[in-house]
This record gives sequence, C-alpha cells and structure tokens, in this order.
Amino acid sequence: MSTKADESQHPKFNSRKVTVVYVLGGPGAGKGTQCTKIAKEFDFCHLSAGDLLRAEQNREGSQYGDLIRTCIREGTIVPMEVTIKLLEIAMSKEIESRTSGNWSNGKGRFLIDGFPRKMDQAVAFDETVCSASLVIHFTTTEDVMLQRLKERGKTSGREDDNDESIKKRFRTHIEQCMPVIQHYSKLGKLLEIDCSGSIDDVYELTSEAIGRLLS
Ligand SMILES: Nc1ncnc2c1ncn2[C@@H]1O[C@H](COP(=O)(O)OP(=O)(O)OP(=O)(O)O)[C@@H](O)[C@H]1O
Ligand SMILES: O=c1ccn([C@@H]2O[C@H](COP(=O)(O)O)[C@@H](O)[C@H]2O)c(=O)[nH]1
Ligand SMILES: [Mg+2]
Repeated sequence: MSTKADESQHPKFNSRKVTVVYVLGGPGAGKGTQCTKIAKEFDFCHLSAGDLLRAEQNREGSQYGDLIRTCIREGTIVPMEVTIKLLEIAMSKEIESRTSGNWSNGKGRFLIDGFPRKMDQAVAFDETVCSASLVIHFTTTEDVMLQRLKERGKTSGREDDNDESIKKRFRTHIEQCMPVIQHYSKLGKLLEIDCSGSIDDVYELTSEAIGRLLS
C-alpha cells in the first residue's frame, strides 16, 4: 500500500453525494456495537479504522505491520497517512462494488468508527477525502468502559484489551481525541449520546439521530 496522496481531486468524495458519519467515544464505549446495528438498518457501510489497521498489520508484506502493532499495544495513534489511505481505499472499493445497487451514481453512506482520533487526521480527511456530515460521540464513565473492555477481553484476543494498554488508551482519548470532539462541537456537527444504558437503549437514541440526518 502506498500512502502517496492523490492530488488530482480534493476532496475525493463530494459530501453531497457521500454521507460520512464519524463515530467517536472512549475505548469500549460501544462504537462498534452500535455501528453494526446502524449499518444493517440504514444501509451504511461500517468502516472501523482500528479493524482496517489490524488487517493491514497482519497483511503479508505490509511495511507498516510493526509500526501499527506498536501503536495499538501502546494505545497511541498511527501516523495519519496510513489510516487515511486505508479508509480511502476501503471507501473506493465499497462505492465501486455498489454502483449497480442502492448506491447508484456514486452515492454512498459511511460510518467511520473510531476515527478521527487526532486533530491532524480530522483536518486532513475532511479536506482531502470527504467532509463529515455528522459526528456522534458516545459518552460514559471510564468505569463503565473498563468493565466492558474487561468482559470483551475474555474472548476478543485483542492485544490492547489488557490493563496496561487500556490505561494508555484512556489517556490518549483524553489528550488526543477530546480536542477533535471539541472541534466538531464548534462546527455544530457534534451529537453526544450517553451510552451508559443497555445496547438497545443506546441504539434507540442512535437510530433516531441517524433517521433525522437522512430525513
Ligand atoms: N450499551 C452496552 N451495554 C453493555 N455492554 C455493551 C454495550 N455496548 C457495547 N457493549 C459491549 O462492550 C464491549 C465493547 O463494545 P465495542 O467493541 O462495541 O466498543 P468500542 O467502542 O468499539 O471499543 P474499542 O474502541 O475498543 O474498539 C463489547 O463486548 C460489547 O458487546
Ligand atoms: O484512527 C485511528 C484509529 C485507531 N488507531 C489505533 O488502533 C487502536 C484500536 O482502535 P479501536 O478503534 O479501539 O479498534 C487504537 O488504540 C489506536 O492505537 C489509530 O491509530 N488511528
Ligand atoms: Mg471498536
């Protein structure tokens, strides 16, 4: 994978045709869980930045494998060029594969889960790939997130679902991700959803917000 930017067209996707929703929240807040449900009901493509990075980490011949592994274990943010390129490739593939279906004429809907995590990523993606229409921020306490991660860690096999990595991921969330959330709040694009309740309760609030966006 080359991270060389395509400078022929900026942004690559027109936000009037391609709807992008960023889904943010601390580690274990439930972003992936809610995105899976929304994608199914509202015909969104769900792209988890973390999942794309893990797949690239495990791809034979990837020059970024070691870098990604270290960042994930340490709870730090992978340089934006890598993550943005992975997202851009995944979006292009999805649009290409759906041109004969509901997404005709290059239209599309993307839930981008766990991205942008840092200000440089937010600015670069909005400017060069596609500007987000909405930013959902799932909020709850670290205690709730910790319990969810501990439970998930029993079976997830994720290298970062351990006490040491979780502590670092919480710190990164506060130091790097919160400024991104404040940025979108100032732009009037932020919707905060309390995710302390059950999966179904949180989904009710989330699906209402997505319904409003699409109406
Ligand atoms: N509202 C909820 N109530 C109870 N458990 C939940 C809720 N939402 C998600 N979970 C569980 O919590 C764990 C973490 O959820 P999920 O993987 O969706 O979080 P995430 O925000 O994507 O985390 P990460 O940032 O680490 O990828 C999972 O085991 C999931 O089943
Ligand atoms: O934009 C991103 C998103 C994620 N990362 C790294 O991946 C891990 C895991 O992400 P999850 O969303 O929890 O699956 C995250 O802690 C970062 O290390 C990233 O660098 N950039
Ligand atoms: Mg997740």
